[in-house]
Amino acid sequence: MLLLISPDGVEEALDCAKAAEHLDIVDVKKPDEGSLGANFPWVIREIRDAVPADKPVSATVGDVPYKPGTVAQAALGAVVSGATYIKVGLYGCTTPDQGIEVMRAVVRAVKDHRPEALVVASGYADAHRIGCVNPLALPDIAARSGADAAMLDTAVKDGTRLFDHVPPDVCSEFVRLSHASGLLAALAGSVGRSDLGPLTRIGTDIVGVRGAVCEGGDRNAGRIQPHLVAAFRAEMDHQSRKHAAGVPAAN
Ligand SMILES: O=C[C@H](O)COP(=O)(O)O
Repeated sequence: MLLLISPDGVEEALDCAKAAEHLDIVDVKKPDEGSLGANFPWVIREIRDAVPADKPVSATVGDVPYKPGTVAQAALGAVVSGATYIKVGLYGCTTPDQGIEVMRAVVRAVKDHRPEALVVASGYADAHRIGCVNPLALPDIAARSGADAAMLDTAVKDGTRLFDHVPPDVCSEFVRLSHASGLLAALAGSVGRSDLGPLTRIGTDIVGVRGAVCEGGDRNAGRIQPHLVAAFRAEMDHQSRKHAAGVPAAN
């Protein structure tokens, strides 16, 4: 399982760089503009320059409206600025067809510029609170639009977690559907260390985290702490060893 960490700007990205050996992807976002809030192109560029070259940089394009042209242009901005994972939060899409239309436009814009970039179609575990597409529709939206990964995050950051809205057995189905379509499955949403056992067992490819590696567990007021990134990775490694050894869930 890969660890994706979301700093809110260049200073925090430098803290991520200090913990670079413990993480896999640096994800540029602007949390004060939403769960998948988009940051400025120059911030993506500065962060790309600040983190080790072997660490891919991801960028969120926003909690986007159902406006394929607008979103495609924003996605191109992210890839031109140096991101190689492009994450789109389908906040304003109320049907799978709308999600596919937006994602097809994004995939074309991104891959015309950089064919090897990975496009991530993200939905929300708490979709019922905002009226967007159902979490289990994401793998099909991603597959039918030519994206590379399906993701879930939480839209409302009020302390509720991924598993509060989409329990582990449904997340497992999300992963199964993603893999059946040849996609990576990414999961996030106030994920804590105690969630890593189930996330490992269901075969999650990427876990996205912010709050759990911020001071005081506070994704807004706290700042990313390199020692918390290291501790989070240590628990991931522990869970992965347990899983490989076939240790039952309760131990
Ligand atoms: O993509 C990952 C998100 O930034 C997760 O943030 P969170 O762990 O604070 O919910």
